Amino acid sequence: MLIDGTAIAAEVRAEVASGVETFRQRRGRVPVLRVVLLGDNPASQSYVRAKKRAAEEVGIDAETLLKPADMSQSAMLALLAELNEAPNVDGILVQLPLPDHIDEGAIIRALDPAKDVDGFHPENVGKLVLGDDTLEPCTPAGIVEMLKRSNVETSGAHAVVVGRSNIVGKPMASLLLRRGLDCTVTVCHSRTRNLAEITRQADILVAAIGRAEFVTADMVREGATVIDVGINRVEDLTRERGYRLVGDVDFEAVREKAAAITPVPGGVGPMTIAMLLANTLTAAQRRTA
Ligand SMILES: NC(=O)C1=CN([C@@H]2O[C@H](COP(=O)(O)OP(=O)(O)OC[C@H]3O[C@@H](n4cnc5c(N)ncnc54)[C@H](OP(=O)(O)O)[C@@H]3O)[C@@H](O)[C@H]2O)C=CC1
Ligand SMILES: Nc1nc(=O)c2c([nH]1)NC[C@@H]1CN(c3ccc(C(=O)N[C@@H](CCC(=O)O)C(=O)O)cc3)C=[N+]21
Repeated sequence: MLIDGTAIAAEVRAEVASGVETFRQRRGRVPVLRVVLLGDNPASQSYVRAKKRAAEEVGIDAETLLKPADMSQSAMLALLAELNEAPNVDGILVQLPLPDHIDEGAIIRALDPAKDVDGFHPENVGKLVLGDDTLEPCTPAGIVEMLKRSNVETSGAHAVVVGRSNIVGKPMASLLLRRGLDCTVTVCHSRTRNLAEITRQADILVAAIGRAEFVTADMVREGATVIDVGINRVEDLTRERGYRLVGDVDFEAVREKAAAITPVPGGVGPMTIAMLLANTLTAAQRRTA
C-alpha cells in the first residue's frame, strides 16, 4: 500500500480550514503566522513559499520576513522579541538551517514557547518527552497522523528510527514511545553497529538520514511499514529543474517488500506543512482561550 501524504495532508488542511473559520467567527480575526527566513538558499525559499501558500489557502494570515544572510544574531533576537510581544502574532517559524554565525539554540530559546509552531523550544521538547500537551514538531507529528489515518497498528510494534536529529529523529522516537501509540522504539545513527540487522527487525521503519536511497530492500522486513522522511536533490538533466527529489529509501525495491510505504515527493513533506498549519491554529486557540 502506498501511504498518500498528498491526500492525507489535504484532509488535514480541510479540517484546519474549518477550524480557522470557526476561530474567525468567534474571535473576529484569523490566526497569524510569521515565517523568518535568512538568506537566499533556494531550497529554503521554495519551502517557505509552499508554507505561505498553504497557510493562505486555509485562511491563515501568513507573511514571510525575508532577511539578509548576514543579519546579526542580536538583530535576529530583537526581531523575535518584537514578534513575541506582538499581540496579533500567534505563530513564529524560523526556517532552518540558519547561517553559521548564528547560534541556532539561542534563537530557538528566544522564541515564546506559546508561539513556537515548530515545537523546537526546550520547554515544548520537555513537554513532548513528558507526554504533556504541547505544540509538536511538524514532521514527526505529521508522520503520526499518517500512521493513524492509514490504520497502521502501532501498539507493541517495534519502531526503528534511523536518525537522531532534534527536528526529526528524537521527537519521532518520543512520540512513538508515548502512551496511546505504544511502540517499542529503537533509535539508530551513524555510529550504530549492524544497522541492517536492526532495521530488519522493524515493524515500522522511519528513515531520517539525509542520504539518497540509503535504505535498501535487504534492510527491510517483509510486511513492514516504511516512512521515508528524506528529501534529497539528485541531478537529473532530463528535468526542467535539473534535479529530481528522492528519499532516504530505495523506493522501487523497498515497496516490493513493504506492506505500506510513503513516497518522495508526496509523502512526509506535505504532511509537515499541514501540521504547521494545524499548530498555528492550535497556538491561536490557546493564546486567546
Ligand atoms: N519531509 C520533511 O518534511 C522533512 C525532511 N527532512 C529531510 O530528512 C532528512 C533528515 O533530516 P535531519 O534529521 O534534519 O538530518 P540531520 O542531518 O540533522 O540528521 C541525520 C541523522 O542521520 C544519521 N546518519 C547519517 N548517516 C548515517 C548512516 N550512514 N547510518 C545511520 N545513520 C546515519 C545521523 O547520525 P549522527 O547523529 O551520528 O550524525 C543523524 O542522526 C534529510 O533528507 C532532510 O532533508 C528534514 C526535515 C523535514
Ligand atoms: N524551522 C523549520 N521547520 C521545518 O519544518 C523545516 C525547516 N525549518 N527547514 C527545512 C525542513 C524541510 N522541510 C520540508 C517541508 C516540506 C517539504 C515538502 O513539502 N516537500 C514536497 C516536495 C517539494 C518540492 O517539490 O520541492 C514533497 O515531499 O512532496 C519538504 C521539506 C521543512 N523543514
